[in-house]
Amino acid sequence: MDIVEVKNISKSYGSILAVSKLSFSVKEGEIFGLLGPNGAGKTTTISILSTLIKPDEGDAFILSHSVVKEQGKVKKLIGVVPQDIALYPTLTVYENLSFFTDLYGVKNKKSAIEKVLDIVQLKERAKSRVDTLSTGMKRRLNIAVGLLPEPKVLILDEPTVGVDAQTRANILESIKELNKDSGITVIYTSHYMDEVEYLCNRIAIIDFGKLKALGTLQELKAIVSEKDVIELSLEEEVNNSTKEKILKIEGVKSVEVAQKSIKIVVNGTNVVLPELIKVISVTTKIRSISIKEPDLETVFLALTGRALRE
Ligand SMILES: Nc1ncnc2c1ncn2[C@@H]1O[C@H](COP(=O)(O)OP(=O)(O)OP(=O)(O)O)[C@@H](O)[C@H]1O
Repeated sequence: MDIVEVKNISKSYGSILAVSKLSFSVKEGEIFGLLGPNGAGKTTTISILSTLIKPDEGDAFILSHSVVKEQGKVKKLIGVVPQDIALYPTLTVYENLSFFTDLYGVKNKKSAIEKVLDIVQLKERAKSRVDTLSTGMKRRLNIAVGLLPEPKVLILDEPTVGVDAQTRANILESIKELNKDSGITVIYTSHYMDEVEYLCNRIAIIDFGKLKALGTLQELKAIVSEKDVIELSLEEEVNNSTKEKILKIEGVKSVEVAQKSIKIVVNGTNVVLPELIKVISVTTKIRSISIKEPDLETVFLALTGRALRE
């Protein structure tokens, strides 16, 4: 069953079209990834889903309730974990949760707080002031706040931004466990491919507010199954005219230049490589060449012509 249906939503901020005719649906119980670079429109999309802002056109439905017309009903069905940590630093963990249980009108306050503390493994820190917690703990507490009203859909906006690798792994694990144990539907936004690869049952790739592709990891990889990524490390950065020449080589699908390295999505490495070396050697020396199997980044590169990074 589709628990979330997004139908043709658009949203502009002045002249910036943040979301453009976006449609997708999320199945009950799945972890659904919204993947896109900074500014792709992820936060705008989930702000619409969580009734914080209204779309200029289109509508979205949570368990068939319109986010435009039935805000009250929608709010009871969703939990939102914002990108920024939204906690009171001078209050303790418990006091923060207590504040939000009152705000959300959560019944059985004590057991609700204990339950979420258990899920995010912060029971031992219940009496600690928030400003004494590590960033990872704050992020987990942020998730706990989102879980307090026992939502049917938990929406997480880049919950691992600015945390170290271990904390990140920990947060991802908590989300996976939560989904497995409670069957809660999760919408997870990120610009990290490895996170959505690890977590999500299905992934929507968005760029400049538009849906570029949607499917399981296997389905998305199938889009580029015939392709390879050639990565070159160079002595010097190449200029735009060299980039244009590379794009004209037969079999080259997209080129991404980042300082002294180039990533090129190609059809038929054997045919492209000699010509590629010829074109680049005119400008600079090649330090190394590697050829990668397609992954989610290849999909993104092939669809948008840009690498998926901050
Ligand atoms: N309140 C606003 N006023 C003006 N422009 C905005 C506002 N909010 C977002 N935008 C613009 O809309 C576009 C989409 O932004 P959005 O925050 O939805 O993207 P995002 O994918 O969530 O990016 P990030 O990963 O950086 O959070 C961007 O160009 C952004 O600058």
